[in-house]
Order: sequence, then structure tokens, then C-alpha cells
Amino acid sequence: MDEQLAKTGFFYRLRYLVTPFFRSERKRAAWLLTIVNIVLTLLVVAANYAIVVWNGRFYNAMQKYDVNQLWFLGFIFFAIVAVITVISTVQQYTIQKLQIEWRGWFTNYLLGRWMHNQVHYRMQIDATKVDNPDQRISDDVDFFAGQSVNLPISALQSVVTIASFGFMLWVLSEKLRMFGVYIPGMLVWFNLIYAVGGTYLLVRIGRPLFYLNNIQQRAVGDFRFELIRVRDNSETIATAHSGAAESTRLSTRFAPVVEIFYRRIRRTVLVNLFSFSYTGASGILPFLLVLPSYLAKRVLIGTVSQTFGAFNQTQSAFAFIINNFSTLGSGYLSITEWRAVIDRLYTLEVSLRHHEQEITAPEIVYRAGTTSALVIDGLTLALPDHRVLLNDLNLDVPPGERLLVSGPTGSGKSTLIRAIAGIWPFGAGTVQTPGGRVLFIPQRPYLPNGALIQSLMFPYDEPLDRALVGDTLTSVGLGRLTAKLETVEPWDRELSPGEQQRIAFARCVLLRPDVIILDEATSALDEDYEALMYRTLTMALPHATIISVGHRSTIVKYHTRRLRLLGDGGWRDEVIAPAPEAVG
Ligand SMILES: Nc1ncnc2c1ncn2[C@@H]1O[C@H](COP(=O)(O)OP(=O)(O)OP(=O)(O)O)[C@@H](O)[C@H]1O
Repeated sequence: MDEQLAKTGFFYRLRYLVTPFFRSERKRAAWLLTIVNIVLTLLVVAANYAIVVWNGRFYNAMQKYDVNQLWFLGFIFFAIVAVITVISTVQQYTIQKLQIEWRGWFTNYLLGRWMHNQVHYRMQIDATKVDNPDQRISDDVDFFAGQSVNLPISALQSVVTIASFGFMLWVLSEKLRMFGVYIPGMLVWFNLIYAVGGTYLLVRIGRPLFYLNNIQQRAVGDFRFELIRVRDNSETIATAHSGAAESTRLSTRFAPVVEIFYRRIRRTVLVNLFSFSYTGASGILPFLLVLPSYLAKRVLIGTVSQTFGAFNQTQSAFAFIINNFSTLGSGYLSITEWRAVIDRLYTLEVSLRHHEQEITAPEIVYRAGTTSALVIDGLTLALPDHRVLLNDLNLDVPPGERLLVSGPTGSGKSTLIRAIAGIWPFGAGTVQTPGGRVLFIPQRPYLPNGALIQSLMFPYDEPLDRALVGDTLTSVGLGRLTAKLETVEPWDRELSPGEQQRIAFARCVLLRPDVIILDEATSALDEDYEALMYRTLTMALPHATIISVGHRSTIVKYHTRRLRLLGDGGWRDEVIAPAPEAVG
């Protein structure tokens, strides 16, 4: 992945990010809006051209006291202004329309790929982590779509302005003399040298802003991530009375944001010093160039005014980049931010592609079984850094078996569960994952935001019989919640960890899976409740396959077989004679 990142340049990355939208199912809208925007941009330049020509004619007519011509030009002026108003308004609308079309499509495109085949999970556990993918998908896509429309349109407008007004300046230069000498295209050359020289200097002064922007956005993302962690763990922090320590830690995390911002400000001061003096000087220069010819009565005042207008137009076009340097948060910074955003989105793209390819050529081969049996053949589990956790596991778990996976902490039990769920990518061998309905219950079950009944249905969205739901809640000791099934609360904060674990068992009973995978699913319960949960489960679902992970010796009796992970990559498969009262 790193090699792929290293060998690509800016334009390659830009093309890589832009192309999919113009080939997508929204390509008609994309192309149509782009063409309309190009045409409108050309019309805007044409209208500006007309205004400058009008200006020259108007001042000449004033100097000659030509009343008829002045009336005529007055009428023309209103016509041009009316046309400019309509074109500019429509252009603003179509630019924004293209931006939101692009943003909408791109967001859904990335979201779909991120969520598909657990790619989001693979990206998280991978050694080559992409930081803050959420920020990339929300903020970066917004900025990318906005600037990828704005900047090329502004660039096009600048180029066409330079070409058309450059031609005008060339024609105007024919009447000018500098110290009595005729220089063909004098105004054009002067303009060119002034603009290119200025742009070059400004690009050099502003270059570090690109890097500073990039690291600033990363620092902001990291800080926000820490804040979210505090919010999620607010109770633990409160009970530990560690608010002050957390606050210091958060401030330390925030410090780089301020430090980088200062570096940005210092650099922007330099950029602004140059930019403002440059723009200021360009206000008087065209007059100085035309003045000798005007005083020698070679040209009329209208020519002076027209030269000034044309000079200004080409200057601002040439200075497209320069003007963009001048203010904090816009202009040049938007170009550098755009580049930074392109880099970040490209890295995200490469990572997505890397994981999508990994799925098509996996290290561990997953096959979906047609029965609820689990068949593991020569499975080696490794970590992202290739450290081996478990070696050459062969295991056949027939339907209805109750398997306990045990072993010292860190021996790879949870990782094996991930492999059984078909989401662990590193290692070798084959896993035939159980077919039918499989329900996974982790130590901290996920309770989605919403009504309690939704937590009982998760991850399926099927109607449940309310009487049965009431009975089931009662059977796990949560009968009092029957009245609150439709209540919307942050249930993961409202209920204690033990209650949440019991909700997960109730969910299991209600959804009637063929295979139940329990990863430390009773860790927050006392022995009585633990016994109640296993008994409820085995009585309600006597034919279900159960695969449990747990440390406590008390759960051994609810199982018929034990897989011991030895911690050194080795394993042992043992039969357990279940206690009679444990069998459902
Ligand atoms: N995404 C990952 N990246 C790097 N190392 C990982 C990753 N996931 C797990 N590990 C490491 O793999 C080892 C096994 O982890 P696992 O959670 O499977 O152990 P476990 O047997 O379930 O432990 P416990 O009993 O403490 O829950 C640990 O050393 C852990 O740090």
C-alpha cells in the first residue's frame, strides 16, 4: 500500500478521485452540469469583455461631448448589466448544484464500500491504519466536491480572461510609446512579467502552508477522537474522579492544534505582506504605462480607461493564485487544503481498494456452510505483524454441540471467535462458517439508539410477539422492562452492564438462532444469573449450537466439549461430560 502511495503524483490522485463520478450512474447529471458551467463561465468572461470595451467608448464619447453616443451607450450599459445579472445568478446555481450532486454521490460511494464485507473493521485492525476515516467521509468529501468544482471553474475563467484581454491589450499597445519607443505588445509583456514574477514569489513563500494544513487537520481529527472517547467513557472517568487528569490529557492533545495554527499564522503574515503590496501596486501601474502617450495626445482618455480595465482583468486572472493567498481560511489556503484533502481521500481510496482486494484473495479462506456445523481445517491465526497466535487448528463442531473455548488471557480466544464469524483476515487455512441464523453476543452487547424493542430485535428487523417478549424478559429477570418496550432511551447508558448482557440473552431466545456465539457474555453476571441465562437458553433452543468463550470454571458444565488454547500456538480438543442439571 505504501509503495502505491509513494509512486503517485497530485494529478494522478486527482484523476483517480474525479473519474468515478463521471462514470457513475449519475454521469448524465455530472456531464450536463459541467458543460453548462463551462458555457456560463465563457459567457461571464464575454460580458466582462463587453463592459471594458463599453468603458473605453463611454469615456471617449465624454471627451468628445458626443451626446447621441452617450445616450446610446447608456442604453447598452443597462442591457449588459441585465445579461450579467442573469448569467451570474444561473452560474452560481449550477455550480452549487454540481457540488451537491457530487458530494451526495461520493459520500454514498465511499460509505457503501467502507461498510461492505466488514472493510471498516479490516481497516481498523490493519497495521497500516488510515486515521479518522469518518472525518474523511464527512468533511473531506464535502470540501473536495466544493473545491473540485470551484477551482477548475475559476482557473478556466482566468485562462479565457488572459487570452481575450491579452488580445485587447496587444491591440491597445499599438498606439503607445514608451520614451518615444514602440514596443509591440508592450502592455502584454509588462503584465506577464509582473504577474508571473509575483506568482512565482508567492508560491515559494506560501508553500509550507500545504504541509501545515495537512498536519493541522490530522491534529484536529485526533483531538475530536479523544473527546468522543471521553464522552463514551464518561461514567468511568466520573467514578474514578479523574476529570482533572483527563482534562490535562485532552489539553495536551489540543496543544498541537494551537501550535500548528501559530505556524500557519506566521507564514500567512508573510504571504499577506507580499500579496497586499503586490495588489496595491497594480492599481497605479497601467496609468504610468499609458500616461506618456496620453500627454503626447496619441490616445484619448477612453483608451486610458480601457487599458486600465483590461490590465485589471488580466492581472486578477493572472493573479488567480496570488489573490488566493491573501486571506486566512480561503484563497490559497483553499488550494492547499484541497491538495491535502485529495491526499487524504486518495489514501482512504487506496486503503479501501487494498482491503477489497484482500477479500478477493484472502489469507484465510472462508466458506459459508449450508448447515449449522462449523468446520475448521488447518487454521492458523496470525496478527497484523505476522505473530502467530494459533497453529494448525482442525475442528469439527456438529449442529447442537456446546463448545467452550478457554485458555489464558491473550491466547487468541476472541480472535478465534472473529475467525468463526468470518471477519479475521490474517493467517491461513479454511473455515466453513456455520450456516443458518448465527447470533454473536460479545461482552458488551450493542444496543442501538432507539426503542428498547429494537435492541431486542437487533440485528434483525422482524416483528416480535409482544406477549412472548414479555415472557422472555421475565425469564431473564427483566420483567419490569416490558412496559418500556416502545420507550426511546440511550439504553446502553440506562441499563447496567449485567442488564445489558441479559437483554442480549433475551434477544437470543426471541430471535431463535441456529448458532450462538458467546464471547465472555456473562462476565458481568453473578453465578446465579449466569446459570439462569444458560438454562434459559438451552431450554428455549435445545438444538442450537453454542460456542462460548469464558474464563470462569462455572460455565464449563453447560458445555459438552472444550477447546483449550495453550497460549503458545498449541491447542487441545477435550470432551466434557455435562452435569445433568445443565442439559436443556
Ligand atoms: N487488531 C489487532 N492488532 C494487533 N494485535 C491484536 C489485534 N487484536 C488482537 N491482538 C492481540 O492478539 C492477542 C490475542 O488477543 P485476543 O483478544 O484474541 O485474546 P483473548 O484470548 O481473547 O484474551 P482475553 O482472555 O484477555 O480476552 C493479544 O495479544 C492482542 O493484543
